[in-house]
Amino acid sequence: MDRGGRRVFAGLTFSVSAGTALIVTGPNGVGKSSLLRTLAGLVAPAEGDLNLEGASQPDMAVHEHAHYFGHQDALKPALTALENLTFWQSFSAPAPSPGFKSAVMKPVQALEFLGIGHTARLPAAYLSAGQRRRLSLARLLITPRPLWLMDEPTSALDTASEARLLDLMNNHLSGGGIIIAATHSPLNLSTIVRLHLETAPEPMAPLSQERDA
Ligand SMILES: Nc1ncnc2c1ncn2[C@@H]1O[C@H](COP(=O)(O)OP(=O)(O)OP(=O)(O)O)[C@@H](O)[C@H]1O
Repeated sequence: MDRGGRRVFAGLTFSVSAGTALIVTGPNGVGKSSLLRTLAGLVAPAEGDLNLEGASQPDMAVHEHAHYFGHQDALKPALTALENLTFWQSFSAPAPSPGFKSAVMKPVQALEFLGIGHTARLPAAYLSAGQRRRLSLARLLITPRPLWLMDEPTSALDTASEARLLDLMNNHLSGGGIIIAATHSPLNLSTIVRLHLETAPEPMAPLSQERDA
């Protein structure tokens, strides 16, 4: 994986099973966000392959089976909260997978579920940071996709919203979904494997993967 012409990491191999969250940790700048952005199809890998085994539509790229919940909220500020979600619903095609079950919500339901139903008619620009974060999160609930790529998913959320997010993440796992999350904070999820990226002298970073009991 290269950023700005520099090799950030190399030789990275990992796999994640259905119903499992891969928690990516490591110091600032080691490449956690870059890894997620690569999986999300936003950055091309310098070399290597990404595969999603068992997908019902294997011709679709990994990122087409994924939702990316990154640092930026991916909202159009002039559109209302509801218009943003309606846009995302038409923009992101469902990616059904055998063994993956997801309770899909309508945009209004997703807003209500995340406690921001009252913002439906407000331009996204008027929402607070935490409300925007929840609106961005609502995108994951309106289109079923088995892979959730989440970069510091709890940032800007209050305690209640964080608890709801963890419930959502655990529901996604129990429905056979997969989560790959970069975080500096512990996440109370049901089934976790860990990938720790370590800073190393140029040109590459070593890595380790271990499973929680
Ligand atoms: N668009 C870019 N152009 C050039 N270099 C970049 C770009 N994006 C990231 N980098 C570099 O890639 C490296 C990895 O950055 P990345 O954001 O993936 O790290 P991180 O592990 O997520 O860090 P943090 O914990 O601070 O969020 C850093 O050295 C960063 O400066």
